Amino acid sequence: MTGPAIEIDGLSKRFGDVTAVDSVDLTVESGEIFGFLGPNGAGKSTTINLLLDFVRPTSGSASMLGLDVSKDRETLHSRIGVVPENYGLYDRLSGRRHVELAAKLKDADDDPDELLDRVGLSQEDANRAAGDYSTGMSQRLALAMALVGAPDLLILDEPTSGLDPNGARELRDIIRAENDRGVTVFFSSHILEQVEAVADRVGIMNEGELVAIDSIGRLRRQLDTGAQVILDVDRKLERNLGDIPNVRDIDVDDETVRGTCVEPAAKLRFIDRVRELTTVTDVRIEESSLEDLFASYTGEDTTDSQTETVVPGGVA
Ligand SMILES: Nc1ncnc2c1ncn2[C@@H]1O[C@H](COP(=O)(O)OP(=O)(O)OP(=O)(O)O)[C@@H](O)[C@H]1O
Repeated sequence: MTGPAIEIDGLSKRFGDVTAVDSVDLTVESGEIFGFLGPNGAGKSTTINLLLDFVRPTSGSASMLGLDVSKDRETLHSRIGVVPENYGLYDRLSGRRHVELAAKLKDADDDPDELLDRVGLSQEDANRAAGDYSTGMSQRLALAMALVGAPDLLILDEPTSGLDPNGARELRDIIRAENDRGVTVFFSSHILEQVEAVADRVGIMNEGELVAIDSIGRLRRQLDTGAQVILDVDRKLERNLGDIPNVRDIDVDDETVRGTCVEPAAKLRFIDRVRELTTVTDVRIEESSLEDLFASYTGEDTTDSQTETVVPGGVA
């Protein structure tokens, strides 16, 4: 497929006084894995509901696979796969029966067992009632149902919510494998690591507005957050390092020297300067994480969800 998979043009949706989506313009190219990020209430689900024509826009328009989301709804829905935020499963029906029903609805002739296998559900799982499934198994089943009819585009609303890190990683691997088969993937999340690990590009929503859109690498560079370089040293520096171009927030203690380097060459200058004054025994470089980026765009404090990331200085 060529041409954009999703094109959103000046899309807005107001619910009474609340502007859930505010003049959003966005293009997702075919073949991309696009991460749609934002804190709770940012407008992600409303945007997805507009794309699926579940709600009508106050203004603006959107198309997917070259088809208008409202005018060509039926055709479009037969060519896309969707895992909505609150998908419902039938407790008493087996996994296989779910996929069979999805195939019937889409008039597709997929082999349910092949799809279940692709999402990592065994024959045994397929025979069990969905009411006995764990969250991870339910998410996989919902994805298998979305894969019915070999969609060109997958739209996933919070596909990893409720999963433990292992489950989320496995689901990401499945998403990546489907993308390798040529499927464009658009998925929303407020779990930043999920997106960072798999997305080619991200869009960040905040209070209805799309406040950033780019690759994670470029967003980092735009924000000028830099990388923290941590040098283990065998003795404390006796002299001041002085000014090093594009290195800031230098911090020296008995065992380490740290500095935030805002461009690649600054890392080498920093290391060279320290080596003139002492012996460097180890070097670690910590890039700013998507958490930092997210915080700077949404004004959110993400420290609770941070695990091992060092926040470089200068991030708002
Ligand atoms: N049907 C509705 N009626 C009134 N307000 C709504 C409706 N749907 C969404 N909103 C409001 O629109 C805003 C955006 O909500 P939305 O669900 O799109 O955000 P979200 O980014 O998907 O959040 P979450 O991650 O919590 O699902 C919120 O303020 C929400 O309360």
